[in-house]
This record gives sequence, C-alpha cells and structure tokens, in this order.
Amino acid sequence: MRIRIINANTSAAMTDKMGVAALNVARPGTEIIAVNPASGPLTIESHFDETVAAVGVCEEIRAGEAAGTDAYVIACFGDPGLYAARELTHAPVIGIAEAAFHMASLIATRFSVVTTLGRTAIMAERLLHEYGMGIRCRKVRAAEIPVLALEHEADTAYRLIEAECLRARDEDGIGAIVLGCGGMADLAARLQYSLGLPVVEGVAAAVALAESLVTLKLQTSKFGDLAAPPAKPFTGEFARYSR
Ligand SMILES: O=C(O)C[C@H]1NC(=O)NC1=O
Repeated sequence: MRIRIINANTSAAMTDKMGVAALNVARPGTEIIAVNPASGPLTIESHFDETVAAVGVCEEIRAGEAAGTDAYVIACFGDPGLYAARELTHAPVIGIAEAAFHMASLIATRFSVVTTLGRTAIMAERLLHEYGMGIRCRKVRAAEIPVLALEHEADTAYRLIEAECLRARDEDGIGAIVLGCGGMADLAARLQYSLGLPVVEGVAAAVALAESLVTLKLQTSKFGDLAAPPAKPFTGEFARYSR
C-alpha cells in the first residue's frame, strides 16, 4: 500500500524527519511518500497559519489522488484541513492529533499532551473536545518553544520538552503522554526511555491506523458531510477548483 505523509508546514527538514518516523513503523510493503506543500507557512503556530496551510494540504491530497494513494496522514498537530481533505478522497485521511489521542486512550485511562507554544496548547484543547476526547486528557502543556526550535535548537528544545513531560508524569495523574507536534516525531523513543511511561507520537500512530483501515478496506464515507464538495465556479487564484 502507498501512504502519503503530508507535513502541513513547508519545512523540508521536518518533512524528512516525519518520513523517517513513518518508515520506522510502516509494515513491509507499505510505501511512504513524505511531502509538504510548495506554498504556505514555514511553521504552524496560529489559527491563521492553519487556515493558510489547509489549502496546501488539500493541494497535496489532489496530487496524491493523481498519483494513486491508499491513505493520507496530515502530519501537523492541529490536523489542519482534515475534513476538507476527507471530502477530496475515498482514501482514509488521518490527522496526527486525532490518531495520537485515540492510541493514548487505548493504553491509558488518562493522558496529557505536551506541545510547543501556549497558544497552540489552547488549539489542542479545542481539538480534544471536537474529537470527544476531552475527558481522557488531564492537561495540555506547552514547553514554550517555537516550532523551529525543534530544528535549530534541538538540544535546548529536547530539554524543555523532557522537563514538561516529567512534570506531566509527576503531577497530572496520567498513564501516557502525547507529543503535541509533528516536529517531535524523532523524540518519542528517547523520551519514553527517560520518562518510563508510554509516549505516543502522532505520525507513527497515524501510520499504524492508516494501515489498519486500508487492511480492513474501510474508506472515508461519502454519505453526509464528507461527500465530494458540490461543483461550482471558483474565481481568482482558486479558479482551478472550478467544476
Ligand atoms: O507545534 C505545533 O504547535 C503543532 C504544529 N505546528 C507545526 O508546524 N507542526 C505541528 O505539528
């Protein structure tokens, strides 16, 4: 099977990191294609960034449809464009936040999330409730690092993330931790060893779920709000979407 990992930001280094994380867990015979939009925010740290990035996510879905894709992963913890992406394909589309929340809930009664910035922690809290997972999450914590620090100040970023994870483990009454950024895709094993409790990373979780859905022949439903968008004219730079 072929799975397209869509890093919603435009950091090629982060895309490569996510591709490695996906390959590390993919079954033999699963082809991983890791991509990011050509246009969009270098990192995603706000509602505005997410809104702009969602267009690029949908462009990558359109490209995946042309190339033949069995499942998609939206590798950004805000799951930007998730529902629009699901409208554009019959293939499963898995957001790394939704995947991580569900995987964590299967191995622990309660979990906490550790993400980058306080403002994106609030966005993750909204997602938890949107996905019906609010009751399972004790706290969404922020290491207070910009996303790019994961690339340019990796050692400092790791120490801050690890310290916040330790506080979550010791204060929140949890059984697992969810890493709240696709850019943390390479940190799960090291943190799990350091913390001594399960650390769930969204790219790996999403790949495992995507493979399961393809194996079960379960595709995105076209009954209801995930049916293909109604055909209509689009104007200006989006004229290419006219049908
Ligand atoms: O770190 C975050 O707040 C989440 C999100 N931002 C981004 O550029 N990739 C992410 O996974």
